[in-house]
Amino acid sequence: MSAPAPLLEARGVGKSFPAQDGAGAVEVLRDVTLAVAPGELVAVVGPSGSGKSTLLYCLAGLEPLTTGSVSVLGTPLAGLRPRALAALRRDHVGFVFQSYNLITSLHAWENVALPARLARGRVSPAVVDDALRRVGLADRARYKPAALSGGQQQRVAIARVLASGPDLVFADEPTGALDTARGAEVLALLREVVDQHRSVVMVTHDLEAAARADRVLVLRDGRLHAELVHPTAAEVLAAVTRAEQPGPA
Ligand SMILES: Nc1ncnc2c1ncn2[C@@H]1O[C@H](COP(=O)(O)OP(=O)(O)OP(=O)(O)O)[C@@H](O)[C@H]1O
Repeated sequence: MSAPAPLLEARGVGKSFPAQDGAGAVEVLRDVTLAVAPGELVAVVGPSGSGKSTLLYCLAGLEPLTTGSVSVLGTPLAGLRPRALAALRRDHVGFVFQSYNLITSLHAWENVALPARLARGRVSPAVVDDALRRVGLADRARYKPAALSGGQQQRVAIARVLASGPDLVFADEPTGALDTARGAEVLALLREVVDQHRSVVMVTHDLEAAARADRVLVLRDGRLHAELVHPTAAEVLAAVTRAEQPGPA
C-alpha cells in the first residue's frame, strides 16, 4: 500500500529578513525540506533564534517565503491569490499561537465557535460546549480573552481546534503557559486530533512535549539539523544541546 499523501510539504524553504541596520538581509531559514503525513504529531525544537517560529509562520502561509515552496493538502500556497489562501486556511488549518490568537472583542464561547461558523456557515452549540468542557473551561465560556490567563487563552485556542476540526494544526508553544498537568492534558487533546488522521506541527521548548511527538525536527541556524523518531525527552535534550554547540553542523 502506498503512503498517504502528505498534508503539508515544504521544499527548499528559505527565509530572509531585511537587516535591522538596513545593510542587506539576514538569512533565517535555509533549504528546509519536510513532509507531514496525516496522523502525525511533529515537534520542531532548537536553540533560541534558530528559526522555529519563522518556520511555523512560513509553513502556515502567514509569512511569504524567500525561496522554495510550501503545499497544504497538495495545493502550493505560492500560486494562490490572497482570498484563496485565506479560504484554504479557514477551511483546513487551525492555529494555536500566542500572538495570532483570540479575537479580543469576543468571549471564549464565540471565539471557539467562530472558525467552524466561518468554514461551514453553522456550528453546533453542543460541539462548542463540549470543546470548552474538554479543555476545562466550561465555567469561563462567557469570559473575554483579557479576563483569561495566558494558559486559559491557550486552552481556548485548543478548544477552537477541537470544535472546528481542521486537517492541519499549527501550534506555537501550546504548553508554554501551562503547568505540567494542564500541559499533559493539552498534549493528550492534540494526540486525539492526530488520531483522527489530521496533523499537528508544534514548536516547543518543552522537552516532555517534544517527547510526545511522533517525530521531532531539530533546527540549527535555520537548517534542519536532525530528525528524531519517537524520542525520549533525554534524547531531545541531547539533540538540542548538540545543536547549540558552536562549530560546523
Ligand atoms: N520580522 C523579522 N525581521 C527581522 N528578523 C526577524 C524577524 N522575525 C524573526 N527574525 C529573526 O529571525 C531569527 C529567528 O527567529 P525565530 O523567532 O524564528 O526563532 P525561534 O527559534 O522561534 O526563537 P525562540 O526559541 O527564541 O522563540 C531571529 O534571529 C530573529 O531576530
